[in-house]
Amino acid sequence: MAHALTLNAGSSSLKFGLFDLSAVEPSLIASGKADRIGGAATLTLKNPDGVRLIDAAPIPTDGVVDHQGALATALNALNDHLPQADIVTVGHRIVHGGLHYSGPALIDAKSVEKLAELEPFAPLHQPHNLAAVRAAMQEFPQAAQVGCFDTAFHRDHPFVNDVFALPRAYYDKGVRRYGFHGLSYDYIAGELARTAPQLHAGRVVVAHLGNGASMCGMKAGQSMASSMGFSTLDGLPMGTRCGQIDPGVLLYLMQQEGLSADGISTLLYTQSGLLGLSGLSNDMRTLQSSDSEQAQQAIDYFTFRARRELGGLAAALEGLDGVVFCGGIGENSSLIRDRICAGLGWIGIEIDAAANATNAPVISTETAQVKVMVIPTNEEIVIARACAKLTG
Ligand SMILES: Nc1ncnc2c1ncn2[C@@H]1O[C@H](COP(=O)(O)OP(=O)(O)O)[C@@H](O)[C@H]1O
Ligand SMILES: CC(=O)OP(=O)(O)O
Ligand SMILES: [Mg+2]
Repeated sequence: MAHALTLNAGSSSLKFGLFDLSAVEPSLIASGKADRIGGAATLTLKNPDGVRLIDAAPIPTDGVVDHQGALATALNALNDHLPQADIVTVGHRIVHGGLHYSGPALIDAKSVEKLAELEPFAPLHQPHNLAAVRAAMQEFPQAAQVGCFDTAFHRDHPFVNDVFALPRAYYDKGVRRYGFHGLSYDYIAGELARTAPQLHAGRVVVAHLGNGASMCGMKAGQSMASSMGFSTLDGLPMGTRCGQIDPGVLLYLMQQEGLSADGISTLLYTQSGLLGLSGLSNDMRTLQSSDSEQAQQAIDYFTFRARRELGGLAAALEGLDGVVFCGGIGENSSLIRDRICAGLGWIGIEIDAAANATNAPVISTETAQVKVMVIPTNEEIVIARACAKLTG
């Protein structure tokens, strides 16, 4: 029986899934997550019903667990629990596909070398994504490696959302708004088509709110505009990333504060966002349960910018039929959804408090003009489907 292994390496986590490829739609056999890589890392492995085969077990190490170590532990766990697995394909979430990729593709050592040139534009992800590809090539030399790119979903968005107002030569060199979280948006578009076809055909803003956060304006399931741009920094404030910022601030940091490019990169990617504003944590759960004023201000800023972005995207779509929340915050935090939606009555958004409190699939009132939904995203199944399509 042929299996696909899916790998989704984030900044501090590694999500993985094992799928059976024998039917048209891949079916999940086991999924897992290595959490808090770089710190006290743990591993969880679940069967398709959510039963935990391994429950947040500490990953043993002499020092700090890195992505390589996490992957080795994940593979050992899979081997212990599912020794019969026959992995013929390994599918990878690769955050940046640059200009070249507008869909999933088979990749080899040469493609990995080209994709490594994009590491400076997604430093929290791309190096880990590619490290996972290299490790998988070693571990499964006979398996096909499939790259699934976060940027691909947005490649056909309109020129006005692809360009910066810089001299043309930069656009030609690839200085463009790429947009990210494309595997998640692809999944949500598919779920809308399946469960709410009328909404799918209309104008929808999807808010992927996790440790990384972005919004995408879709028309008929196609990306028209997104809040993330050239790098994974733009748009909404995130766990540790600043989101939209006046470029004049960067000039000031360089010219007056004497920060180097590396210093600015560290500041904007790892010390800003919710962490920078709260001085406490990048984790929304921690902020929500804190009574520190700075933590509350970080939440205020997050929800204010999200509401502003939502209004902007509605204008870009020339109207709004639906909103979908997904990602760790979008799927689980009724408070944040409520705070974002409050004050959006003028655009037709009206939240049903009881439905919102239980993370129900539809959280808008029956009479609201705009349908607001919560759809748990699933980047792994999108990767598995690409594996099936390219190698099945
Ligand atoms: N019940 C919850 N309430 C508020 N925030 C939550 C809840 N569950 C998860 N989160 C937040 O979701 C974020 C992580 O989202 P996730 O999509 O898993 O991250 P990543 O972008 O790393 O894939 C964290 O800020 C976490 O605090
Ligand atoms: C692109 C991005 O920010 O991804 P994540 O949400 O996984 O950090
Ligand atoms: Mg994520």
